[in-house]
Amino acid sequence: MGVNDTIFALSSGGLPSGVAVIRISGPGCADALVAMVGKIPPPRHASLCSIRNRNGDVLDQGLVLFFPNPASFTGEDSAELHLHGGRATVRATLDALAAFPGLRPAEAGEFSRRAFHNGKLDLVKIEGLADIVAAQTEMQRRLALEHAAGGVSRLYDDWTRRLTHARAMIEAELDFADEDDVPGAIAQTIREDLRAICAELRRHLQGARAGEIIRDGLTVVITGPPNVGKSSLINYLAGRDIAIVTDIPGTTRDVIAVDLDLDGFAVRVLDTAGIRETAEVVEQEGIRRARSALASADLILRLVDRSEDFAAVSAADCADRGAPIIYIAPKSDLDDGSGASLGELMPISTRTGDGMDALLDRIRQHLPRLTDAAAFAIPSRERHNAALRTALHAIEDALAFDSESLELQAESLRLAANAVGRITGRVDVENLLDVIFSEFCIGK
Ligand SMILES: Nc1nc2c(c(=O)[nH]1)N(C=O)[C@@H](CNc1ccc(C(=O)N[C@@H](CCC(=O)O)C(=O)O)cc1)CN2
Ligand SMILES: Nc1nc2c(ncn2[C@@H]2O[C@H](COP(=O)(O)OP(=O)(O)OP(=O)(O)O)[C@@H](O)[C@H]2O)c(=O)[nH]1
Ligand SMILES: [Mg+2]
Repeated sequence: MGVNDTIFALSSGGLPSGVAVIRISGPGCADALVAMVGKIPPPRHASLCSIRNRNGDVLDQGLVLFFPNPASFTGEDSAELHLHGGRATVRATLDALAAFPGLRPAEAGEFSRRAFHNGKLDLVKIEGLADIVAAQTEMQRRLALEHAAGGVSRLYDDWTRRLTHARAMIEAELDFADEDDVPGAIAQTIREDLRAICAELRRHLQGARAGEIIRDGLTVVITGPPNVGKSSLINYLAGRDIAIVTDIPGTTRDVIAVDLDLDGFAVRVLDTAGIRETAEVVEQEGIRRARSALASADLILRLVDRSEDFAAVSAADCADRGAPIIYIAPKSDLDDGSGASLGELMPISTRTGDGMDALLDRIRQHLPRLTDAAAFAIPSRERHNAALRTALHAIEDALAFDSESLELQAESLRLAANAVGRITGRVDVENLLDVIFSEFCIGK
């Protein structure tokens, strides 16, 4: 799709709404404004205007804004039409825009793509922006904002800059080893900074798990034998009757999901089929799905029936070494006090609510603890983690080469800087020359 096209879209979401915002971006913006509102409103000021189609019919009275390039979200000439949010009003205005030559509806993410191409936003900020729009919980919002606002890009840009600088120093030593202008004893300070970067990268990567749990949510899977009370538990946690509960073993077959907000964290709870030997084909498929849900769990709630041998159950789970497991003794309201010791089993009752606060507290222990705003400067995507690990290993390689192997060191540092540069989408190797020339007076 041509970047010379002028694109437009309804940016404000579902209709009807109080106000609807149509965004326009591209070189045809100003002409479209002149045709539709009779003028180009003063830059970045909301002007109340009559908005007309090409026949001169008034479609709506709305607030119109013009953002001349480059000072706009996309970096191009942009405009906004703030209309009344009725379906027909918006439709008529979109139709009027489509009738201009060179104007077409925007594709998904196309405004942000243009912002990236015009150097307004790097990839991490763009991803953060997408996460802001998708954020459902307070922690997702904070994580997304930290990325969109540039807190994380600053870190990555700083590492890229330092890696490029280190490489420039080594290349300079290679190329100009016999000239007096280039300091010879740079190796030690470079090595120190590379070690510092490694430590910073490792610390940053330690936040990857928290970032993943915040963005994707903590997946909690309820499991146990048939009829033990799994569906009753998900209904209790959801606060509604989402899963069918009967006293017939083998009731649940499909995996049923509920999204909870626990202290601002997204927690996805899955109810699954009770696991047992069965010849019934539908139930077998349910059990297969239950097992695959278990494989994706971050945390397992294992409901233990009083007929089960707990020692054998936990021994089998230990051998599994999957996600952490909370063992639960359900239906505590039926306990007459004569039962065996519960040991590490948590008693709960979905009838009386007994033990539920304690269970939620146990689940909370598996959520990340983030104390201040800076704690949200953590990786949020596997794409970032993979690149950061690549960079870390490349720097470790560079440090492992002896001082004779300057070419190999430089090459490892080039790989490291490229890996970090790819996260933000600005791998700028051209910088290298600038750094050399600014640090040393070569060609004086
Ligand atoms: N009406 C409206 N509200 C909105 C947006 C929008 O596009 N329109 N945004 C859309 O995401 C967010 C705000 N983000 C924006 C980011 C940059 C610029 C902008 O004009 N940037 C120029 C000038 C900066 C300045 O004057 O300080 C620039 O970067 O050059 C505008 C909105 C949220 N609210
Ligand atoms: N007294 C008591 N009965 C409960 C409690 N929780 C569940 N039950 C009963 O136990 C029976 C089975 O409950 P479900 O929640 O359907 O059990 P399940 O583990 O989902 O069973 P399957 O889907 O067949 O694997 C139902 O009759 C529930 O009413 C509880 O806390 N106390
Ligand atoms: Mg069930």
